[in-house]
Amino acid sequence: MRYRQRDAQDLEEAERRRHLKPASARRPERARQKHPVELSGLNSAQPDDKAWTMAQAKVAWALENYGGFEAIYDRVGARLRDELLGQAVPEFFDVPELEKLHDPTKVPYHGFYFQKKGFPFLSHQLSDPNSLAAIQDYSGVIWPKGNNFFCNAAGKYAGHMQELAQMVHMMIIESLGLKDQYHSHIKSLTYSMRLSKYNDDSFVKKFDDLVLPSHKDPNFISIISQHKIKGLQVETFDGQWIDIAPKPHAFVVLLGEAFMAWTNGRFQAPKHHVKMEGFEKRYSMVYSTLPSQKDNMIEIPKVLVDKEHPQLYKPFNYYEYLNFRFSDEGEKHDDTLKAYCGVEQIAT
Ligand SMILES: O=C(O)CCC(=O)C(=O)O
Ligand SMILES: [Fe+2]
Repeated sequence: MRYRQRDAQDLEEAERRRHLKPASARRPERARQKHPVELSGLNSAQPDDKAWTMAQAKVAWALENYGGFEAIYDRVGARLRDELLGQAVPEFFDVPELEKLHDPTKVPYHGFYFQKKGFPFLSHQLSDPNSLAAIQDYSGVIWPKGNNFFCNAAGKYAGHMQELAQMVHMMIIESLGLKDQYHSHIKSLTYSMRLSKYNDDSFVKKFDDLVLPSHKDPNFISIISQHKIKGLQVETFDGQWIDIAPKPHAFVVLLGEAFMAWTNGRFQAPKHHVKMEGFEKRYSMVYSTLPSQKDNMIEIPKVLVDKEHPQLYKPFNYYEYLNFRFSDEGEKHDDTLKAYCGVEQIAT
């Protein structure tokens, strides 16, 4: 990720304001870099070797400083990406019946599809993408005769994304010294995959080229796969918008509000948006980790709250938060999570 280096003073001030220890200062020098992090050969079942330790330090450093990073992960090869984002997803959005589907789900952002009024953005959500039966059910709604090509590509991709996502969760949890909580944490997760399309012939673009407005993702993490056409921009914590160009083996990992709350603000969710100069269609894929319906409460582990790190968020139900987050009231706030469950800090 071509992030601009923040200057040291800014960083210290931001850390001070957030009542945090400058944890990044403790990371080895080699871990402090903005290049993509190589995660291809790693395995969360063997998190003790040297390569893991180094990658873990880089991931933690990038998340502390930018709330995200680019991961190189070659288990998803160019062929699978092409099958999915170059063929299966465009074919999916070309199905005429798609327009007629109504959204049976009440939870915002979790419906069958998701739109942003006034923007040429349409996103379809595949819940539980790591179950082949769920993918087949879903594709059966779109293609009544089924679509093996779509199901196979989506299923394979979701399998690799789950491995990658669990590695990132493990690295985050390890970096907080909470390794013993990893298994219960992983058990509390569920997953989703959103297929998104930008631009259509009828849309009159706004002057500022925004095709998806600035936002933070509400989930634990998002793993974004762009396909050939650029557009994603991420805001650094000092307010610079930077381009994240698509790369053949790179995935953009962004931290969401659920992790920001769970880590008591030690990691922050970055704002991001999509801007496009041209009118060509752009397809992307976002694989997300989020609390399951059963384990829907986000509560900061007790050890992450102390005198130096006062509690920043009250425990909250993730799905109730989504209702607020996507309501007219919720959309008014710049920091919606803080408005919803932030604990007022009393100046001392
Ligand atoms: O399409 C992209 O590159 C990013 C999409 C995104 O941020 C989202 O859907 O939440
Ligand atoms: Fe997003």
